[in-house]
Amino acid sequence: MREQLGMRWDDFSAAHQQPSPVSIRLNPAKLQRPPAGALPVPWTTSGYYLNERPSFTLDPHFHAGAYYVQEASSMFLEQAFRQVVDAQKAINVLDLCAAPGGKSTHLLSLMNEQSLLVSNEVIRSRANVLAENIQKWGYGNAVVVHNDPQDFQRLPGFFDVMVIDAPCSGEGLFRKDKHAMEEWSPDNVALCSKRQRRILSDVWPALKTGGLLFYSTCTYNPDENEDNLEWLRQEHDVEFVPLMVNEQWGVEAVDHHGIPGYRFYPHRVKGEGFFLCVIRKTEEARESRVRHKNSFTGPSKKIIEQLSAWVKNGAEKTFILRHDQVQCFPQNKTPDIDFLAKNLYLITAGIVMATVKHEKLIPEHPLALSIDLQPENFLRLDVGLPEALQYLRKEPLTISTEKKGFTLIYHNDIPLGWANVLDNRMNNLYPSDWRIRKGS
Ligand SMILES: C[S@@+](CC[C@H](N)C(=O)[O-])C[C@H]1O[C@@H](n2cnc3c(N)ncnc32)[C@H](O)[C@@H]1O
Repeated sequence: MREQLGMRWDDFSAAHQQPSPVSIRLNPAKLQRPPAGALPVPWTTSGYYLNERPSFTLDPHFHAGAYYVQEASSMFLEQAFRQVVDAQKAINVLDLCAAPGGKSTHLLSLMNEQSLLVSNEVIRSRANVLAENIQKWGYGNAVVVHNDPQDFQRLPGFFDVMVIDAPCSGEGLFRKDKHAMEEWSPDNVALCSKRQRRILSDVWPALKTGGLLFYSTCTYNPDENEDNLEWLRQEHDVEFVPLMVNEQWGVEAVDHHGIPGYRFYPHRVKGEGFFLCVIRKTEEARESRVRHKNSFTGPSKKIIEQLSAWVKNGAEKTFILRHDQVQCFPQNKTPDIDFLAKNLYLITAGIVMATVKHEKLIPEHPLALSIDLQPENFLRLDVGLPEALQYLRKEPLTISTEKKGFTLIYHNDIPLGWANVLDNRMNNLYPSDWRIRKGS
């Protein structure tokens, strides 16, 4: 590191004595106004630095997917996406190493709604956290899968864009995460680099000819960055895509034998260490034959009619029945999702809307958080902060309300979830697994 930075080592080292900046990225579909005094993250349209670290756990809007707490440098993905992806086309995007969901939620805010995000995580427990964060973000054009990178070879040429935010040695996180420093060793760097090459070659066939790969890490050493891309250039026909960066951002644009990489150092930017490079696949690739099929089991006509009214543009959605639950996603992507379901391990597809019990519909939590929800079809109850926290802790609710039935609980104009108002009590339907634990 000292060698790589030369005279800038002292500045780099001094930056590690400073606290890490705290930053969030808003979900513009739910919240447009940043907190008072927050300053924008310059390479984004929705990222903001906070003056201090609040208790996110005690903010109901955090649980409602109104924003995501994300390290600022990694939000640079937005520049890559905006500068090189055709915003008009309906595309398939893969986020291969996606948990806990920072890049995936960001991609959903950047993609058009005709496009589809496939968000993958290889570690099961992390895939569940990913699914939770995607559901909180509220977009219906996302599928969460749990697969090994090599499984994507069953989908040749399926993706227009792939994001590989690779597992790495984490040198860029030393300031934020002491654990990353303890784990570091030259052997681990070598191991990470080897694993990254395996991931790249496993997933490469799934990228279309002309498709774009965004490769990123949160580490500085060239073994896990430029050297891997140099290796990719030797193995495949690729072209590297330069980005425009504003000099004032402090991002270092480095050209390594014709490979343009973007490096973030904590002494130059307000953020942690990060590396990103954009690659275009130029070699001829086989393409998946996606048939115009929908082999999912659908719910009854009556249920579809009822559920179509619960979401915006219900007529443009496909409703499917999986494990007694109805899920819905955009109709234009049905053949693609059908194809994914046949080839990958699907955790969720689109919005989980309701559970069907004896032909009755019980609305599910992800529907309450969906940006497609038609709220005027449901009862609404606005609550203050103490009641909102009581709700999010899944404690019994003692608020009195006259109208009976499934009711959306709101805090400061954003839905938090469902309650069922009965004759003499109100059932708190907040998901047990997601509740704020006692003491937090
Ligand atoms: C840097 S983190 C991803 C962070 C995520 N993109 C975000 O922005 O929130 C890397 C991810 O890769 C996953 N991973 C670990 N080993 C992997 C492997 N062999 N293949 C694919 N993914 C792997 C980890 O579980 C982890 O979730």
